[in-house]
Amino acid sequence: MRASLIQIAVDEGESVDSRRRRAAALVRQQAGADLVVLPELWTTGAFAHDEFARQAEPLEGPTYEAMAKAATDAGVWLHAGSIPERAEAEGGTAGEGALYNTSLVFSPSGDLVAAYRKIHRFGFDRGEAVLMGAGDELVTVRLPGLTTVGVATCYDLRFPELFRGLVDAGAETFVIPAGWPERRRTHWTLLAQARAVENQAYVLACGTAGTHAGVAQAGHSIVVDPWGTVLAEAGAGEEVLTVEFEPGKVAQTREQFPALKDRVLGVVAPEPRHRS
Ligand SMILES: NC(=O)CCC(=O)C(=O)O
Repeated sequence: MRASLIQIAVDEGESVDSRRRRAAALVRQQAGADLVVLPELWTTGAFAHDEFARQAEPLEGPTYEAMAKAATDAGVWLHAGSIPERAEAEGGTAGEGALYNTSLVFSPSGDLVAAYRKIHRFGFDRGEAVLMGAGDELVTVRLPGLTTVGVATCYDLRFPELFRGLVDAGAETFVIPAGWPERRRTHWTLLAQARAVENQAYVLACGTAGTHAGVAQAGHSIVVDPWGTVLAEAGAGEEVLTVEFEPGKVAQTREQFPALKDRVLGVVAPEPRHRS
């Protein structure tokens, strides 16, 4: 299976329309790949909080249109990264008009096969954490003859229970668009490897390059195999990271080193003991 991760640069000097056209052209150039991945919130930048509401779009808005066409033209499965979605009707935890950080996945014929609203919002009591609603559904996508993808977004990478849920739902390959800052790059690499090793799954994590809202992005998109080996890693700048991998290695690893079968579920903490 061949995947191309488009680590696009998000810089303030470029308009959203221009970046959307560039992203579509980059997707088209990946014809021949099986799966193409774009990063988190690449229209605005993950830290451009003031832009979220301004650039928010309905699920089937301009980014959807451009990406559906690009997937069709290239004939690839496309994880188009995420958009600031403005909910049109009721849905999610925050209701109509709310914003979500929503990932879109298209088939090679341009059909939207999955939308994932990011569950863990970053910022503690600021930024995305207060501006966007939280998703509440795990999403997996079967790519027939290739692999089953489990979808997560950026900060989700810090929450291993989400990935276990995706494994239970059949995921073999995690696809993680991100807008991860340079100053926590060591966490990014470590967490990508940890999620791969503990779940015996491939990790395809696609970040952004450039600097927006004063936050230098890490880049360093990374592909890790189910044994934790880094198959490919990008540099800091805009780059397309292309990698060939063997999806069958997931079942093989889980069979040869069956640690997932040793999970003990339902362990609870004991009541605290009080001495009188
Ligand atoms: N966009 C994000 O979710 C950023 C996450 C991050 O910076 C971190 O987990 O560290």
